[in-house]
Amino acid sequence: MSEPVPAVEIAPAKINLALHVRGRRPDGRHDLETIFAFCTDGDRLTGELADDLSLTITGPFAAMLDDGPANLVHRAATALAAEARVGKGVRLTLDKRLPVASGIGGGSADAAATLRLLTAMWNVDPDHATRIAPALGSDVPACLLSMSARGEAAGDRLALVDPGVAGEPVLLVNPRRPLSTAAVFAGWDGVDRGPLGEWREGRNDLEAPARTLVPAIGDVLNWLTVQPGAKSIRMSGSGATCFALFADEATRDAAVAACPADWWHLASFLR
Ligand SMILES: C[C@@](CO)(OP(=O)(O)O)[C@H](O)COP(=O)(O)OP(=O)(O)OC[C@H]1O[C@@H](n2ccc(N)nc2=O)[C@H](O)[C@@H]1O
Ligand SMILES: Nc1ncnc2c1ncn2[C@@H]1O[C@H](COP(=O)(O)OP(=O)(O)O)[C@@H](O)[C@H]1O
Repeated sequence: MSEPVPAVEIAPAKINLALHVRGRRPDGRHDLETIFAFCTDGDRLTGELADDLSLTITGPFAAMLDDGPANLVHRAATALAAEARVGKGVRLTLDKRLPVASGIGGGSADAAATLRLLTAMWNVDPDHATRIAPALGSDVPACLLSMSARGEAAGDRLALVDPGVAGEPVLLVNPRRPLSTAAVFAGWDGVDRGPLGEWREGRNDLEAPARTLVPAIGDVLNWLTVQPGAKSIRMSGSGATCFALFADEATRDAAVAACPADWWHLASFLR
């Protein structure tokens, strides 16, 4: 008898094509207007049915994460089991390829991938995942869809949109400096700079507070700006990852070849 093939789910890297902070909310979070887009690459989650729930983390960023109950993969699996009243377990392996605390939704993408994987493996109603996603993190509902969307409220009120970037080559670059999302929001100056219309004319209002905490973000943005063919250059989320879209793969790959060795990068495509 052959071994059962493990189920696999990709946790696509998220970028915010634009992110406007509109104000502080009574719950301590902030009202946003953002356009989410997703890459074709990300972390990789595999699962095999088992009696109990377990998590093993592998990959280049495994050492930065605890594999205990605080991990968002664990929390998502436990929450879904409770919500759907599932008695089964699962042996999960997370291949952690995205840097941690980097503005590309790694933990949120992992939580969302866990919900998708276990909804299929445990054969439960997908509405359970939709219901529990917001409590796992403001970005988890968007990551559950992993399709381009406009996000409002805390980022969790979603409407599917087409920002016109599907299939475009993208380069993500991070100066290998983790950045706390809460610390970046806390550094926002409280000035509402206006609504988000067309994302190309928009901005990322978290760039200024993030750059105060990690000045190397400025170096990454300056470097992306001078790469031939780079367009739509911006920081994602609360940073420190920045991105550029490229007209074609050849110019994107030329930038990859020129990327400083001490920075992390991911060459991908937008979904
Ligand atoms: C900034 C964004 C933009 O997409 O992305 P990342 O930088 O995390 O990738 C998100 O809003 C992050 O969403 P997520 O990472 O799920 O945040 P959460 O776990 O819900 O919140 C972490 C902390 O960030 C702050 N926070 C988050 C969302 C929000 N709308 N307002 C906030 O002020 C709060 O201090 C909160 O305690
Ligand atoms: N599976 C996970 N992947 C990444 N971070 C996780 C995970 N589980 C818990 N965390 C915690 O969530 C925090 C935010 O990480 P992450 O989601 O990668 O940030 P961001 O949303 O800025 O990209 C980190 O401090 C990390 O300790």
